Amino acid sequence: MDGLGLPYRTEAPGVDEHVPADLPADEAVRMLAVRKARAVQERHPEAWVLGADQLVEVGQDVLGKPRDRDAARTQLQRLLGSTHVIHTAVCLLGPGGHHSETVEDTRLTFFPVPPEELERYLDTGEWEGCAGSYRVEGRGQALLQKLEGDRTNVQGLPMLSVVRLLRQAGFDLFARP
Ligand SMILES: Nc1nc2c(ncn2[C@H]2C[C@H](O)[C@@H](COP(=O)(O)OP(=O)(O)OP(=O)(O)O)O2)c(=O)[nH]1
Repeated sequence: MDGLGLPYRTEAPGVDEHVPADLPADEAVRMLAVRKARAVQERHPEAWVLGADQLVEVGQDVLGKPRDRDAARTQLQRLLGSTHVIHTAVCLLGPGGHHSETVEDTRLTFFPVPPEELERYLDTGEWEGCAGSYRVEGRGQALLQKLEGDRTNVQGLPMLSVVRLLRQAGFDLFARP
């Protein structure tokens, strides 16, 4: 968002993030992005509000943020040597009832690496706060064999989708300051 040059503030939505356990990952992130955006919009009805949520899907498993190093190890053992999808939903709410939303999917394939290398990656601490326990812009890129889709999506906010929603809502992204 800094790169876009748009003035913005961040605000924790403070919502309950529980969703039905059997909800597919792409529907879960969509539901949470809308729930977050609506919670902030209630406090700032005249503002434009962008809500987002992200989950990792690998096979039948849906991964959120690991609670500790052991959970991060389990997540990475599931991801290494296979292909997974990062789903990020964004929801843009604005005055006059504007509501647009989308889900961006990025497919990533990781190299299979030996347990010792996995432990060294865990030592970096990049697993903290990230669904899937890796940061593709950091040392995690050494695990990455292939990426299909929007790379910014992997870093939490899919900028191709964000720019499209903002333009569709009529934002002038090169407005004179
Ligand atoms: N690779 C990478 N991922 C990031 C970065 N910042 C955030 N993410 C990822 C981590 C999470 O999977 C997702 C959401 O990040 P945050 O926890 O900052 O957002 P939010 O407060 O919406 O999370 P919440 O749903 O409330 O737990 O984006 C970053 O700098 N690098």
